[in-house]
Amino acid sequence: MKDVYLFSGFLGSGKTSMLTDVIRQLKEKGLKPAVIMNEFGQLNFDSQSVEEDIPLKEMLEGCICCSGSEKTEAQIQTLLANEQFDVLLIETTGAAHPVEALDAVYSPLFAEQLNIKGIVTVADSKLWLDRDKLSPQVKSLFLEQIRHAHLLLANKIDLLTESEQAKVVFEIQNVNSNAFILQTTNGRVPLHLLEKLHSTVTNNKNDIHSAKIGVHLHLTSRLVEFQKSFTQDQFEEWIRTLPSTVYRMKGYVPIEGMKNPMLFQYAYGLVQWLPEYIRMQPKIVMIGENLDQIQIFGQDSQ
Ligand SMILES: Nc1nc2c(ncn2[C@@H]2O[C@H](COP(=O)(O)OP(=O)(O)OP(=O)(O)O)[C@@H](O)[C@H]2O)c(=O)[nH]1
Repeated sequence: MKDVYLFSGFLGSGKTSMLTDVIRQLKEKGLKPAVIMNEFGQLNFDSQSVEEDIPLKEMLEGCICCSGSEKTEAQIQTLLANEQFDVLLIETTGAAHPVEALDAVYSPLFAEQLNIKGIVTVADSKLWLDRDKLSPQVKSLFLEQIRHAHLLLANKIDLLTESEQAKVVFEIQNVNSNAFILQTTNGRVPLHLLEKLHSTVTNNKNDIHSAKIGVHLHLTSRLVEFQKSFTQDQFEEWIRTLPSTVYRMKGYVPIEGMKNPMLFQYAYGLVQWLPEYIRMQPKIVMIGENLDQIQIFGQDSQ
């Protein structure tokens, strides 16, 4: 049997960071992972963080739950038929309900081959403190992702004071008293904590159907292409003008004086820039609500 872990957590909470670190630990232990990644948006940005020797299936513009559990089923079948691996890691989009995503991996086709260990949810601790600023649907999804986890990571703890850290753990534990909570930075979770999970989910299949929230979020994604370069300051100034309903941005931005577009990440007001050694297309994907009304920096209004 191959162990299967589902990585859940809202947009930008640290799932890909956790995934790359878990892959590293599995490899160190001599285990071979396979990965299924689901991106909400048109850029396969995160898959670039998975090394080439790892079997990878991606689903773009997907939400593992709504765009079809059949697709996930097909991806798992292809992996099982064509690849040698020991552990399957599935990163859901930040817009997926974890239990619906879990439902998608249950199939009589491979029930004998997969040992579904559980849902690991990465919660952005800073977002937790600001959760009342989220729209009701998004807040509800954020809570559901926490509520249904078998293991919880209170991530980005480096951005909080000690008293805030204690408050987050206490409050999150109140939402889900069954899961073990680990305070993390960059989603670093020791492998033995994942391995300790007891495949509890297989016993609760009936709960899974009743737990569906049935609310569909009005999240959209928008692909933005840049024709000219900016300074980092100009770009960040534009970001500060964006409404709080822009939850996530990632991609490559052309910056004056830099040979290649820079790797750019944004989650809840926090910006991260990294130089990129390969010439990537100057494009970012934005994820949020009411994105069509946003004026893109450097582009004339239409
Ligand atoms: N300060 C801080 N930043 C973090 C931490 N973990 C992740 N980040 C940053 O947060 C951003 C999003 O991290 P990802 O790992 O890509 O998050 P994700 O959940 O995979 O994002 P989506 O796939 O868009 O849902 C990146 O810029 C990370 O470098 C952390 O513990 N502390």
